[in-house]
Amino acid sequence: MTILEKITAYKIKEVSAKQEAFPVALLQKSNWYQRETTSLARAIKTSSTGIIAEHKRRSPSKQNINNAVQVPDVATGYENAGVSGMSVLTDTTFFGGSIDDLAMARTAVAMPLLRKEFIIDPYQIHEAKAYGADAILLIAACLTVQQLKEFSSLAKSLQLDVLLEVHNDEELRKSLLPTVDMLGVNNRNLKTFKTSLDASKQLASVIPDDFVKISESGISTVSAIKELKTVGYQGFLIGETFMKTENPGKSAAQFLNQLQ
Ligand SMILES: O=C(O)c1ccccc1NCC(=O)[C@H](O)[C@H](O)COP(=O)(O)O
Repeated sequence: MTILEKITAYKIKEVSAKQEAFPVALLQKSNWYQRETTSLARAIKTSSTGIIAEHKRRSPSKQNINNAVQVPDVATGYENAGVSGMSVLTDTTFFGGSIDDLAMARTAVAMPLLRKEFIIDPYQIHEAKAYGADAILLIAACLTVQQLKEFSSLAKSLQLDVLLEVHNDEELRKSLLPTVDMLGVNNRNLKTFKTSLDASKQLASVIPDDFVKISESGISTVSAIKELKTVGYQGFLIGETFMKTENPGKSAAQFLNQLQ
């Protein structure tokens, strides 16, 4: 079983329990469900740096990244650093995050927030909106074309931007949908957990220019960003590089200073 198969199998049970405890009709009554969102895709297009900085406590490939920092401090630090948006990992079992992390970030900052989750059910999209997200992640490897169409259309109807993540050419081909705003190439091989920017470089030329191109994972240097920009990437999702430091916001600020 791959890590994605393990995670999605767990998510099916998790979402079913959540739906019973707190149905969509209740999510729809929350204040943020009616909130006017801020487009992450637009923020990236209009920025000179395009950094999406992530809140990440741990992951299947790194057991302990940072448990000491508080979400509001990380969010405020990232916003002050001038990133284009923040990604909040909301999975608890594999990443130590929580949907409440998203709400805490929303309360602390105005910049666009991406709900980083393994979405396998429309419920999680309603939940993203209710907890203050501006954008959601969909992972091509976890979903059929029909689900990609249905989930991205639902997100757009809730004013949420869609970042669709692919790992290879085959996944990319099923992802070129008009309801997708950003196409992300994940540099992490989910079998070995090794990261290589070659994944982004190889797919760059086959992603049509109508999508905002995002390179995800394993980015740790300013020179990597400069290289990825030359092949067409506009957005860069960075987690561990910032989160492994004592002060992720300060680390993001130093990174952005070198980039500008
Ligand atoms: O990070 C992992 O180990 C991981 C394992 C399995 C599925 C997803 C995983 N990561 C999610 C992400 O996409 C990253 O958190 C994100 O791209 C940032 O990556 P990094 O900058 O390398 O922390």
